[in-house]
Amino acid sequence: MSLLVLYNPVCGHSQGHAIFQHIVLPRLAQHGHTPAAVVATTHPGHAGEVVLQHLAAADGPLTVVLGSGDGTLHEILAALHSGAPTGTRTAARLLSFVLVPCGTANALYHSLFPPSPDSSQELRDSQTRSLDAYLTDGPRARPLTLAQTVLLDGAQQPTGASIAAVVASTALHASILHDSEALRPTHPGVERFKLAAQQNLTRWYHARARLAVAHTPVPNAGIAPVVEIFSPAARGFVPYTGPGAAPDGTAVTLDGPFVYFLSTVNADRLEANFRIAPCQSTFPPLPESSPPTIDVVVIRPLRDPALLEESEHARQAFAEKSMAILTAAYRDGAHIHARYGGAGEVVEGGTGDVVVEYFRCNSWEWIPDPSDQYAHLVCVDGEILQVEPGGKAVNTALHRADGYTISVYS
Ligand SMILES: Nc1ncnc2c1ncn2[C@@H]1O[C@H](COP(=O)(O)OP(=O)(O)OP(=O)(O)O)[C@@H](O)[C@H]1O
Repeated sequence: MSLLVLYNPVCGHSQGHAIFQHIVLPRLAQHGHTPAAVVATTHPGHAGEVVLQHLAAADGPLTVVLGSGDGTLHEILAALHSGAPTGTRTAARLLSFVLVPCGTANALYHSLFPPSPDSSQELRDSQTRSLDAYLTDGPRARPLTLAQTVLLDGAQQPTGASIAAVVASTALHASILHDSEALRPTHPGVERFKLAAQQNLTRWYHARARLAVAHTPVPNAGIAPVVEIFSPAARGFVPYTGPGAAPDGTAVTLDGPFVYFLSTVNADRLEANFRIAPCQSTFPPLPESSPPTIDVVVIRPLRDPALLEESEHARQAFAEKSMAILTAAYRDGAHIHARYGGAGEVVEGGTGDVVVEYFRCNSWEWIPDPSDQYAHLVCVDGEILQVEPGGKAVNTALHRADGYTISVYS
């Protein structure tokens, strides 16, 4: 097994170099691991180039000790996605990551090692838990689900593609990631996401979404292949039978406008405490033998019984509710229990309609209204893509992509 050490020295609070020199490299040496190379990235895109070079230099599995945030991991996956052809290889090649969180949000690391209220502060702050897992003989690397996004134009021709290990989104989250990049120099921490959220909270996004499951029933999977929704009353997923559901349950059409449309694979949180997709850990997706799934978190303002139609007043009124709902995600994912009271007030409990629609499916499509420029933004692990007017984005969960199985030590 070949070992590469790679870190981004400028992400997050620019601590990568110190962490690797003082902690990671000494620990690897202590355990007798000699990397083929130790590389600090020098420019955007560099991480992907380095991993492609190492994969080309030797066949067989490769382990990368990666000091970065989610964006650098994404760059590597994107490089594989657009990289060299995988030739005649029939078995997927193994690429495993040991994650050392040096970035801003570190969503995947914090999802793998969530801060538990019972754990010590030292454990909560630890940046070496994936490294510890790698250096001990016990746990093996766990395979990641990947989410491929393809952009199609109005003639159904591909105009772009990317791949996520954490998040693919449109609407508010895509706008936040789009705008927060400009705030990076002044706000290197997660507060830049909150600032960008405030800038975008009153916007509604005009689009139609379609969620779907793979049609083929899975032998012995024990579940019917239908789009599911989280039910606070059932305290679990149930088949979605609401407006827009296809008669056989395999697809759901959601009409806008939307405030929020975000999907995750592997991750139940986007920051240490922002647990936006809690079912990823509370009800983990079925193992690798089943079709890979995506969790989709949706907020559609016109489901609010207090709002009859879109207006400036309605957008302002709903912005306060959006803020309250998203803030509840910091309370261990409590937002998925929020419901509407009779006058449209947001309550936890009761029997009203859920405020957040939380779906589980295998793929989604996002078809923006051509007149809404902001609805054309798509975020894939922080990379911002743009749907062409008249086009759409299609996101599909995969167990492996481009001839690689991607794993992380946890
Ligand atoms: N030497 C470098 N100089 C400037 N930018 C770099 C360099 N090396 C890598 N980068 C860029 O840094 C960006 C930020 O890295 P990354 O996304 O991993 O961290 P982050 O944004 O701080 O954390 P997170 O994605 O977890 O919020 C990447 O998009 C990458 O292209």
